[in-house]
Amino acid sequence: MQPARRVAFDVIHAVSTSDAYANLLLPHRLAEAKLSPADAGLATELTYGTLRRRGYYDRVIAHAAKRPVTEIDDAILDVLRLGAHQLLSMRVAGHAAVNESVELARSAGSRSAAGFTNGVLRTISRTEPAEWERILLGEVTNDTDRLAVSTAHPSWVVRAIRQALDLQDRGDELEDALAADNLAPQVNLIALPGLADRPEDAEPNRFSPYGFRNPGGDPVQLVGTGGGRLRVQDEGSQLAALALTRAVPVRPGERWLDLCAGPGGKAALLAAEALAGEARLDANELVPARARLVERALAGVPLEVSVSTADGTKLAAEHPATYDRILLDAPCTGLGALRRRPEARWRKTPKDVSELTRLQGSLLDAAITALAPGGIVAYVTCSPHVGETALIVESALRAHPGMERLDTSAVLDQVTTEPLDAAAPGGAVQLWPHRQGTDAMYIALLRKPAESAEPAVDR
Ligand SMILES: C[S@@+](CC[C@H](N)C(=O)[O-])C[C@H]1O[C@@H](n2cnc3c(N)ncnc32)[C@H](O)[C@@H]1O
Repeated sequence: MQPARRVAFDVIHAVSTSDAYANLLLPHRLAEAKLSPADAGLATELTYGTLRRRGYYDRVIAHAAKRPVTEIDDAILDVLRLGAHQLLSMRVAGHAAVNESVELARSAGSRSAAGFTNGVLRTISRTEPAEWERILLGEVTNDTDRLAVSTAHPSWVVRAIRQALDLQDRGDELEDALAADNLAPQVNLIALPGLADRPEDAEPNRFSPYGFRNPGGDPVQLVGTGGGRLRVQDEGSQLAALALTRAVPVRPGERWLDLCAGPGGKAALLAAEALAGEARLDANELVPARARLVERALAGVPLEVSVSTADGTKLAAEHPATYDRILLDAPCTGLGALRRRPEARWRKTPKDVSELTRLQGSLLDAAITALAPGGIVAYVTCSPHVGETALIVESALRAHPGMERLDTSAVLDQVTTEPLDAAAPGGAVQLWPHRQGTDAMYIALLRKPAESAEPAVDR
């Protein structure tokens, strides 16, 4: 059996059965298997492609197997998904895809499982991919479900993205936004301001003055030679940190807090900016292992940063009216980074949204309490879900009536090399993969009144 298919199957199966994350597990498995670069590329395409379009393949498999996928053994279902991806999206020769899948089924299951796999995949291969799509689309009755099928998203995610785009009057971009989730992002880097320069052959980012791509070279090698000052970072994340540090001029001695800092990408940029402006930075991260990643991320910046491991909802109340700037990069569903986390769309549920929104609301409340008079908080998510973005901010403003919204879009217009054209209601910014090529980050800047005696209103 081709080693690339074996690796892909192992990762896909670990994702379905033990909650593994493909973007973390796959690099380990590729290294263990010592695959050639070509085979590693193939294993990546097989893994990511199968996981992204899993819901679509499940519909096809249910047709071909004439039974719901819930009645198929877990391991055999994963073999079928991997086979369906090769037949429907990669145009691998039918006999190769079927034969290798039968081998996998034999090693993962039994003789009867191999026969079943053979039958189902042969049925799938006898119908053209475009015809399969026509069959599945013939079963749906509304536009949301049509897009859910054609772009391989759960319907609730399609509705969430539609709502977020509608808020920006961009509802007609829904199909483009969903299609962008299915394209692999290019690796993007940052040269920390004041500490490193972009390499000469780098391709500068469109918007971030410190961001670049390294089309010719190996980004991992480049990062290894950069002493912690050249880092992999999405352009949207760079802009989120810069929105906070550039919102108003920095006064020496300001106190800054990164409330949810792990794994530390934005903390490193904040630290470089704090160093340049003679500000002090504290970082906090609930999960100790992730706090250690923050310490590692900060290693390239010659600034002393204390890294704590408190629950951010409590830490902020212990330091009332203390910080001049707070970054709240909140834990979220990650619906704005689906192109990086291929399994995420099928794993997340609307229940996750309601649990996270409670936490996001408490963290923003706490951050506002911890702001010094005149201080600024940047509320950031890598999700465009309105429940995690605009509604959290509105609720915080109702609870803290003195807080003022800043025009985040105008702040970033002073930072970016090209206009972002990303204004969202209430002065916020909503970025999109299909528009800016970044993750779909939401960024809202809020300022506390200069002389605030304002008590928080109970919610
Ligand atoms: C979106 S990530 C932050 C990403 C980070 N700013 C970066 O750029 O690398 C959110 C982080 O919040 C942490 N977190 C979750 N609940 C928290 C809490 N109650 N207090 C502090 N941190 C929390 C998560 O462990 C996660 O590392």
